[in-house]
Amino acid sequence: MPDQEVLEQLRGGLVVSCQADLGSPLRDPLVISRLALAAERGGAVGLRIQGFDDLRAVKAVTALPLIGLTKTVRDDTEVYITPTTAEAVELAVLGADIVALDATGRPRPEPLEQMVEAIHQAGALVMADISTLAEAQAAAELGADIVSTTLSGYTPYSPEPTTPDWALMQALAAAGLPYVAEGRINTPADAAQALRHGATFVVVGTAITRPDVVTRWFAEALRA
Ligand SMILES: CC(=O)N[C@H](C=O)[C@@H](O)[C@H](O)[C@H](O)COP(=O)(O)O
Repeated sequence: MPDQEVLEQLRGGLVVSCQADLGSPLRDPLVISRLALAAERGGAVGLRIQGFDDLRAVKAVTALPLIGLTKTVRDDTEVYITPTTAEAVELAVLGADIVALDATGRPRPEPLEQMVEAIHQAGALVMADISTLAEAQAAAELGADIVSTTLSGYTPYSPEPTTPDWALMQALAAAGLPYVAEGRINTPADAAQALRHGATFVVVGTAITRPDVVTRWFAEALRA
């Protein structure tokens, strides 16, 4: 079983997700590594990084703890965050301290239990990206080291809020499940609120590293 120490390093802090979507002008490992350094300079205690090339590039410039994932769109499943064991193990081999994967209840290409075991054997911890309390409980039972509210609003059966999913955070805290607050945390006040709700740490992506999306928030406000 890998050391849980990295969770202590992240406790109470901000993890910045540095990802560029398909078509984004920022989709370049060098650019992502610079975003990561900017996040570190601003006080991030960890980084969430998508894809092998970006992970390699970021690992080369920082010693911060890294959460690795892949986003792989497949024909046979809706699950796209690190859908297979091979991808998960490669992320660990490339230096991800924590591997994030889809742990929703949707049909998946490979059993979650098998993936958790393989990631642990490869020396990394498992972050289970979930959308409901039941999914969080199932992932914890299968050995996930931490769950994250990442996929709330992104499964057909979870609410589609425009805010962070405070209700899910409250339910996780009440169930005594250690969790990460992630998804639509778009202001410093929301991030602080998430910690007050009991989150172990907070992940912010879009509001910090997707300037195209943030620009759209402003541009649309001017047109409203
Ligand atoms: C649903 C999904 O695929 N989420 C992804 C997971 O890695 C990322 O696109 C998000 O940016 C990340 O979860 C952080 O959330 P936000 O960008 O809202 O701060």
